[in-house]
Amino acid sequence: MSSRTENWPPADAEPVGPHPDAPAPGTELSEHYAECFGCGHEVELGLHLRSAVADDMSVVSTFTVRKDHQGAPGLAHGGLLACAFDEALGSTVGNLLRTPTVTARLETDFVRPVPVGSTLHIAARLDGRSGRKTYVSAEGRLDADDGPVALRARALFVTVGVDHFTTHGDPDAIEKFRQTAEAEAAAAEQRGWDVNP
Ligand SMILES: CCCCC/C=C\C/C=C\C/C=C\C/C=C\CCCC(=O)SCCNC(=O)CCNC(=O)[C@H](O)C(C)(C)COP(=O)(O)OP(=O)(O)OC[C@H]1O[C@@H](n2cnc3c(N)ncnc32)[C@H](O)[C@@H]1OP(=O)(O)O
Repeated sequence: MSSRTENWPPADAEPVGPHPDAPAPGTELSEHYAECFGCGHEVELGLHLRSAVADDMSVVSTFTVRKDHQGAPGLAHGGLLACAFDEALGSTVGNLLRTPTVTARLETDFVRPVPVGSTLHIAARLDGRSGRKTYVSAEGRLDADDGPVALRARALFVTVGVDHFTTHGDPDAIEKFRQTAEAEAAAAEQRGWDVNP
């Protein structure tokens, strides 16, 4: 996975489709954690990504670049753009496969500059799975779903047990995450689907 010329997904990956309980096309996905830098509403300077499931079961996320996200004057910082893709790709794997997962590898191609004020439209799809490894990729287009491509990214996510978070994370933060997940589960049930994997 170190080069664009390498096969993607790797030969041992099998095609993967959404979990039977995955959210249906058209579903707007909630933030997965209020304090998440990528999607959480409590992080004032965060990216505030919003995601929804498209008709073809890709996940489309939007990220509007603000002044707080600059690297070069007037342009988005590359690391923050990679962060937006991490979030969009992780949301795709977590929501479509209904599994706790973490980024093991993230590769980003920066194709064109992303100005402050523009909105990236990131379309992500599952590419394959091999055991705990899920391969996923995305394209980010400027200001519209069919705008010019500004970035491409692909990533390997590895499914983990809940113990990954309880062992390495902060107990208070995990409790807050659990409460958010419970509230979301209740809301999702009302919308007609269940978030429990
Ligand atoms: C709490 C309950 C949650 C319930 C959730 C349910 C639904 C969720 C719904 C929605 C979620 C929505 C959104 C999520 C959004 C954003 C997410 C942001 C994600 C992040 O921002 S997350 C932070 C950054 N992330 C890390 O903090 C990971 C640090 N890391 C580790 O914790 C370990 O490193 C780990 C766990 C990755 C692996 O460790 P491990 O010991 O479990 O397994 P191991 O090492 O054996 O790897 C297994 C196989 O992956 C291959 N492999 C591993 N790494 C590789 C690499 N780099 N390149 C190529 N291959 C690699 C190995 O080669 C082997 O392959 P093979 O099986 O073929 O041998």
